[in-house]
Amino acid sequence: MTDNSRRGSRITPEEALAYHLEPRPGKFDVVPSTPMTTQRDLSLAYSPGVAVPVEVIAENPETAYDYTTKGNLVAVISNGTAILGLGNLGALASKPVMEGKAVLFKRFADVNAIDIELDSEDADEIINAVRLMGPTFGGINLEDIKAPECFIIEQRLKELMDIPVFHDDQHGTAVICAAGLINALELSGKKIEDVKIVLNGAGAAGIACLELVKSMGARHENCIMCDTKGVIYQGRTEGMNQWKSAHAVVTEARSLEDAMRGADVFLGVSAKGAVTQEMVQSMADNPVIFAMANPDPEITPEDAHAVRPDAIVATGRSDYPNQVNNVLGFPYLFRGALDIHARAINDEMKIACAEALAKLAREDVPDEVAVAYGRKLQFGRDYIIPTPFDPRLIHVIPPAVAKAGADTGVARRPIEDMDGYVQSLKNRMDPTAAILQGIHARAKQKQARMIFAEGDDLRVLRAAVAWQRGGMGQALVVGRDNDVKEKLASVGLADAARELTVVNAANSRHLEAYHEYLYARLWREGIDREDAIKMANRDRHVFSALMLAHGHGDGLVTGATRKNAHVLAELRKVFDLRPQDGAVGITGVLHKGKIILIGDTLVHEWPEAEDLADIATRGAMVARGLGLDPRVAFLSFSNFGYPLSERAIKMAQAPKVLDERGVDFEYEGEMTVDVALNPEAAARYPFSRLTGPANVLVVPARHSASISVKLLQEMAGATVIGPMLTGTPHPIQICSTTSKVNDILNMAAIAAGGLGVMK
Ligand SMILES: NC(=O)C1=CN([C@@H]2O[C@H](COP(=O)(O)OP(=O)(O)OC[C@H]3O[C@@H](n4cnc5c(N)ncnc54)[C@H](OP(=O)(O)O)[C@@H]3O)[C@@H](O)[C@H]2O)C=CC1
Ligand SMILES: CC(=O)C(=O)O
Ligand SMILES: [Mg+2]
Repeated sequence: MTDNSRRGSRITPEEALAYHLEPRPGKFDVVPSTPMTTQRDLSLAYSPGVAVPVEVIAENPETAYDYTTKGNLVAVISNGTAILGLGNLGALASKPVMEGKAVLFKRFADVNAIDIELDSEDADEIINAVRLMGPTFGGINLEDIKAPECFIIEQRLKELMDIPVFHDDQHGTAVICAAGLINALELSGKKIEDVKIVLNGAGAAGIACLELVKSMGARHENCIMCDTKGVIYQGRTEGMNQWKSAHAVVTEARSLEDAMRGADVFLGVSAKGAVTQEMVQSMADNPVIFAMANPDPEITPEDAHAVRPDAIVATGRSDYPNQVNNVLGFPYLFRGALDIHARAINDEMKIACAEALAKLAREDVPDEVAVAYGRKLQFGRDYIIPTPFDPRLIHVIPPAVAKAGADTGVARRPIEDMDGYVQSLKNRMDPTAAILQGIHARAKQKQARMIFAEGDDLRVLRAAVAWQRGGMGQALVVGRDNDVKEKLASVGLADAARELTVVNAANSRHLEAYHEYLYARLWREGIDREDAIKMANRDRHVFSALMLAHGHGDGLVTGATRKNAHVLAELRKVFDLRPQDGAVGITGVLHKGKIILIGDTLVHEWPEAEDLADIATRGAMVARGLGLDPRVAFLSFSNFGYPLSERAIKMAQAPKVLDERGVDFEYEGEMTVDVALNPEAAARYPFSRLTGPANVLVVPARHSASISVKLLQEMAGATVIGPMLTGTPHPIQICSTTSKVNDILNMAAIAAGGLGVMK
């Protein structure tokens, strides 16, 4: 578990286990989509109401797609006989991978998926078990079942079932491999019918990849397949089966080493380290190397490039460029197939998927994708295939798949309005993940030295480790050396202590400068030099702020151990963070695919009209920083002057202040929250200047801001980011005492991205 290559990915075994353990064991929950709160709900959802759809479905089975989850539910089924490249570790051990696939289905294509691990290696038993599950699901995704049983199981189930049965390791991999190969060959100036291909790993993935590559034009005699016994040549008897035999060729080559000499393309779906640098060196000019074994490739890109800088290299991993991994395929293939109530996923649908992926990689990459990835993505040797987080995948690939399915007659319900379908796919995905991804990618680009002020708190230390190991920049932890070491060791992160930079008053070379600075700021507030020295030495918030003020860090994150008000008071000793200095707290609330920003959640207790206008301006700035077009609503219990009250008048005055200032974003008020967010309610006020639902809500006072945010969090389970401190001269973010490791990391990323810094 601790081998070097996995250490090289900068993910430790402890982190991987903690990820799976917290906040609850495993990786997903099942959540109801209908209300279940009243007696009436109970009567509708269960007896007697449920009897109605039962009878309707019995009468007309097609309606199961309308009245049950069937149409958007996929089973991810494994027996654990070929878990990634780890081998046969059994059904139970495969569960983390299958849960992972289920989560990927949801995250990337909003497909509900559930993992099912079957404790059997007997093909007939598995076929029977899966067949019997048919009524439950809209599709079956077989996963990590080894060859050759997987071929028999899939073939038989396809014959028996009237829903798509898709072995991901075969066809998912083949589709992505084909997409990548189309583009890699174009870049290396070679034609598929001319190239010499070596494929290592004659199992589920290998056989399917070679079949698809041949169907795209590769010549049988130009393709050599290898397995653990070496080349599969005509006449070989050892370790053979009918699927391997179909690819046996007449050749003198007997080992992978022989086969690789002069080859144009290497496709690896075998095992870690199967390819040596000598083998790569012996390949033809501009070789294409897809080392797709997981979790560790046949050869690392570094090792391949060291001997062949002209190679185009791809792996199955997310931490190198060119991730050729079936995650780019199965979510979108099933999305398209489910949306036409498909009976199968056929070859035409797979090829449509491969071609759409290849084409997407050649298109101009929108800025937000490049920003999200923190590097320029332009079709070329390091970008032959779209990246998994490309938000275009969801509305580009499923329509291609759905169209191919309809054209070839497997659709029970073809898409009639393709433009409408594309639009519905665009709206389907929750932007939360994309927004957080963007924040992190922008932060990574900055490589900030992040000051983590509360190095005595384990959550903060873990966030600092994640910062450093995630390649986000340098983590500067304010704390005591021994304490940091002990705390990290207590959670199996002893190694990490050496990687963090621990800073404190005892080891700082700048202490004198800090003292003078603080004294000069506070001497007219009744603080004498000794007090200032004590504050700087003893209070980690003050010490951290002094570091930041002197440029000894690029950003500061704190507030995980003390109340916001206390932390803000300490930071004010070093920075001007009062309302009149322009500081504002903005909180992001993400829920049901929507994001709204609420302010002021931190600084202004009881804002006047001018302050409210400042809050709106900061909110708009944060919205733009998140890639949103700001639409600000000034909220009240009244709409446009009725009923009148002192607070409502202030909320009505604030837009007038903005009128005078001539700002460049949309704003309107005062209005109630439903008018701000709900287009139907807004329609009663046709004169409103907002062109759509508001995304920045300026509330009358801090208490109403806090109440709204916490209400949304507690009652609706909304994700909350912040409060983000904005309008500050340096990036500072304040978490809360209930923050988890990930929340602290998000706040550090927000600080590093400079989202709240006064421009
Ligand atoms: N990037 C991606 O998207 C995907 C990658 N993969 C990876 O492909 C690999 C194989 O998976 P899968 O096809 O499902 O597994 P299978 O068990 O079905 O097949 C494994 C095949 O690899 C061969 N093999 C194993 N070790 C070596 C070696 N050192 N040299 C040559 N051949 C070897 C086996 O040979 P023999 O027949 O002699 O036993 C067998 O033919 C795994 O590493 C997996 O992670 C799989 C799916 C998707
Ligand atoms: C990616 C995948 O499915 C595998 O490695 O098995
Ligand atoms: Mg797999």
